Amino acid sequence: MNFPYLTSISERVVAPLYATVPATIIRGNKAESFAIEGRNLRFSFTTRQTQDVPVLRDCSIRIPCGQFWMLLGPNGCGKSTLLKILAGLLTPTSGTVNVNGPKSFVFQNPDHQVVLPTVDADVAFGLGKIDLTHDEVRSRVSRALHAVGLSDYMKRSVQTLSGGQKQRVAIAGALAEACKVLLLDELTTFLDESDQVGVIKAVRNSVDTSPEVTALWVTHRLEELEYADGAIYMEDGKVVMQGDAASIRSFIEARQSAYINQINS
Ligand SMILES: Nc1ncnc2c1ncn2[C@@H]1O[C@H](COP(=O)(O)OP(=O)(O)OP(=O)(O)O)[C@@H](O)[C@H]1O
Repeated sequence: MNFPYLTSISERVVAPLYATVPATIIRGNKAESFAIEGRNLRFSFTTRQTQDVPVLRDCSIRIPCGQFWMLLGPNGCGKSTLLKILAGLLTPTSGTVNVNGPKSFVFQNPDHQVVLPTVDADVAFGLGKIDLTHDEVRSRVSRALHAVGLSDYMKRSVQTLSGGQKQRVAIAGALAEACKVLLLDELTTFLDESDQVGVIKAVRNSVDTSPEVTALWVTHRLEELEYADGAIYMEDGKVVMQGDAASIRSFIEARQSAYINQINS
């Protein structure tokens, strides 16, 4: 494996974002750790007429370490804004964010994720800024590609990959850099069904095989909840419910049927 780009490029699109504040809650005798905590988050966009348009209205969320959670809600309810605040890409108007460990934000468009010509070079890209031996780089790349099910693609040209495979390469890049928190913004939007399943299984496997990795996945697709440990449902800039994935799914389905009944009556 050659990594000619390791020393020549210092930034990648999928950059790890560092902010480490441990969050531990004691419940009875058991300590429960949260990888992601947002408390009383508010956020407004300012229009050209300098009017504040509220997007998040007092959102609080907690995601336990080592789990795969999803964030759902109608278009425009504020899911991506909340994710970007957790990533540190936007600053909340008020409220606090604690993310326990290095984090990485993966964007929706697969073509914005990969920057180098081959899969192994791309996954190794972010490691250029860390002082690692060639063997350590090779080992990290190999483990990360294994976690996302792309071990056989190491030498492939990224141009020959499907959208979902590119997303998986981006996730492998984050894992290779030892990111502990993956923030994933509607990755399956542009993908066909089999590619969607490939990406979601890659995230599930990354969490299952690395207990210290936590993932938060924004989606519109209720069927994806079957892969999640827990979920958060938002409406109109507020968290309406958070809990186990099956309960959230039932809650959203009930809400959708009530809405359909209402417009049919
Ligand atoms: N740069 C911006 N300037 C002004 N308003 C914005 C900006 N970005 C987002 N918004 C508005 O903020 C609200 C929330 O947007 P956001 O993208 O967070 O919602 P979302 O739930 O992720 O939506 P979707 O599911 O459609 O992607 C929307 O009303 C959107 O129009």
